[in-house]
Amino acid sequence: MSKSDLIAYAAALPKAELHLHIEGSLEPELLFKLGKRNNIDLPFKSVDEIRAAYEFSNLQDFLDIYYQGMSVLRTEEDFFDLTMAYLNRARADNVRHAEIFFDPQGHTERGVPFDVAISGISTALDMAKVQFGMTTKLIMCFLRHLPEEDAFETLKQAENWLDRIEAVGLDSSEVGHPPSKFERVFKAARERDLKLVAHAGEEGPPEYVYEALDLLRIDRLDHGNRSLEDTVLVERLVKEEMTLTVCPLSNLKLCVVNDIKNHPLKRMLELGLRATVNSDDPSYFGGYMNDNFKAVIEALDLTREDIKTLAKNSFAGSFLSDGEKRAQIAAVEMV
Ligand SMILES: Nc1ncnc2[nH]cnc12
Ligand SMILES: [Zn+2]
Repeated sequence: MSKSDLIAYAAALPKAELHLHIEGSLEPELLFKLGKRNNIDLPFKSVDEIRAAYEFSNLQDFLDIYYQGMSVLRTEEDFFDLTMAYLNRARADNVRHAEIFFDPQGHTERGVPFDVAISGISTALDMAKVQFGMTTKLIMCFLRHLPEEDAFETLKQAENWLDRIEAVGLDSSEVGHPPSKFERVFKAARERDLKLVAHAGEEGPPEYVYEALDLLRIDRLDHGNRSLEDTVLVERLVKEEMTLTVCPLSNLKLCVVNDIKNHPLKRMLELGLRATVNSDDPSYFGGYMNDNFKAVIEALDLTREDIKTLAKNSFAGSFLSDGEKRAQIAAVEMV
């Protein structure tokens, strides 16, 4: 099969997206529109100027701009518009199921109530189910650069919304903020029957992945790239069938890899890891789901079987029920 046939095959497959920050899907055009609607002064004069600022040499460079960008999100309608725009875009890439992160502390810190953010997002998720049959789950992330007490406060604010929240996650600046800092709040989330995920091994060392497994007791690992530095850890992740939500274009933009040709995705599959492909913050990193597949197909020696495995892994690693997983995986096999 030629590369272009493989790209078309990947595009046509039903897929799940398991690593997507809704605030990272804020396109410059919508950012401007919401800035105007809310009378917020922006340091950028044009969409081109914003896009030109999207050059990062590490995670923190990106996070500084990401938190600045989300300042235009103020009302329930803003969160609804943001979420609806992502869901429509994902649908065009044959994403049939999405498990979406949001960063409530990025909003409550600015005086936007928790309920405003989650109401707007939830209404859009409900509408996508009714309008085009897309299933979704919501994952509430704690910002790891903030103290654990703030995460506890966020969990408290979420109390009335627990039927809408599938899991808690851990994101933001990784190095210097190990998973162990959040052991107690993850335990509290587990006691509320929430699933658990965490970013680990994006910039942080393999020790952070061990902490996420042993102390946070995660159900799924976000990124996990640096696990490959430790063969014992890799063996464990394979044995435990841990899903890794890998984000190729994000890894390139944030210099986790120096060239997409050196991306470890193929190696992860060869090692037997349950890797998946995801877009992370598509507006900032240059692409949605199918752009990520295209980038790795062009750069790596992925076979048709590899691509099928990635799509099946995305459903197997999701928080759908066993029956829903089986149905989606059967749909992958039929393409
Ligand atoms: N890739 C990423 N890593 C850590 N925190 C994030 N927040 C949004 N995107 C992130
Ligand atoms: Zn992420």
